[in-house]
Amino acid sequence: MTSSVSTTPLFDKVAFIGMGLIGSSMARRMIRDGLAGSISCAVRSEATRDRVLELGIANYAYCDIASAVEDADLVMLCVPVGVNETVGQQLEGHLKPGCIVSDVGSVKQAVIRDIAPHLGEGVHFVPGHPLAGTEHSGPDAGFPELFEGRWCILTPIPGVPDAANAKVQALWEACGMRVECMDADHHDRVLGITSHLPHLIAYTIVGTATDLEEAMRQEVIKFSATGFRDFTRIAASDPTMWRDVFLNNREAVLEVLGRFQEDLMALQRAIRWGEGDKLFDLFSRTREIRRGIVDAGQYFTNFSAEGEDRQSDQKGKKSKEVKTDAASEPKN
Ligand SMILES: NC(=O)c1ccc[n+]([C@@H]2O[C@H](COP(=O)([O-])OP(=O)(O)OC[C@H]3O[C@@H](n4cnc5c(N)ncnc54)[C@H](O)[C@@H]3O)[C@@H](O)[C@H]2O)c1
Ligand SMILES: O=C(O)C(=O)C[C@]1(C(=O)O)C=C[C@@H](O)C=C1
Repeated sequence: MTSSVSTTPLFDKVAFIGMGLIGSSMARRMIRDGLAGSISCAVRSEATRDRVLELGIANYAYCDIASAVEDADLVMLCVPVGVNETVGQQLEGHLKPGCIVSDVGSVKQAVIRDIAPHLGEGVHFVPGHPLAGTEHSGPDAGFPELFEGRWCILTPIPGVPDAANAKVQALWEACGMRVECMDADHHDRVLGITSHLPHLIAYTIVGTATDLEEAMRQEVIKFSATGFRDFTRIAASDPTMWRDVFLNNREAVLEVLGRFQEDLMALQRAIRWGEGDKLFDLFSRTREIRRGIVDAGQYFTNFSAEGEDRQSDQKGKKSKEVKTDAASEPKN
């Protein structure tokens, strides 16, 4: 799928709060396809502000949010969902009437709770979530094709003008995405199972495997086969982002985790009692599901059974030198 390059920008002045993987990928796409008249951003560390300007992914980089959003037509929040309340407070009183505020957060009810009360009369909030990403973070990790052929979910708020929702939808479509709308509550339950639980499982498996005694740990690393390697990619995802996701989608994750634990116990029992039919039936059913997903993926340009994470691997290699040490919560 290719998107047409815009001749008139969709938004005159765009401000990004947070220029990590998602913010910088959007900025790159908007610059590449002429979707924004100008781009400013709020970035906390001086080093990252310099880097953003050096990369040419913003025209202006500020340390404070108020300066970045002055006169903005679109403010795009691209920060971990745990800082939204603080960011909301810093937006208060600085947005012009008619400004659209949108976001990319992986959970939606908490974002609406934390941001909406801070936006004044005449400012329109359109929460969104592009279902595209990698395990890398920071401004060097972004690339303009990240969103190509993937889904974006919008969770429109009652009372917000259709025109504002439509403009954000048009932006994501111009970034190459297919857009669907749903309630924030439904979004959080769906993503709880399709995205949040898989990450929790990956973090657990890699944690368990590497908590083994030293000799065994060395072998896990040395002989890590493709299945385990796939889990390690997911388990390398940003710790701040994922801590915030779990703390802000607590109920949906706990509910699905309960179901998962029951199913895991049933499998444990089937193995213990040699119930091969049960194992075979489940594994046959899940194989069909995978095949269905791969078939559907033929509509995607960057998705194939063999090379789903090829893009993320390439970006990892390119951005190795400048990758931040996420475990220490970088102030970029
Ligand atoms: N990474 C993914 O796969 C993915 C996919 C879809 C959506 N998301 C969502 O996108 C958002 C951003 O994720 P990312 O992957 O781009 O993360 P990232 O770590 O690459 O970037 C986050 C940016 O936010 C900045 N930031 C953190 N706290 C801040 C604060 N208090 N004030 C201002 N800036 C602050 C960081 O310095 C960094 O530049 C998250 O809400 C995440 O849930 C991520
Ligand atoms: O490919 C990856 O690295 C991702 O995990 C991307 C992924 C996901 O599919 O779960 C992660 C979190 C987001 O909110 C959206 C997308």
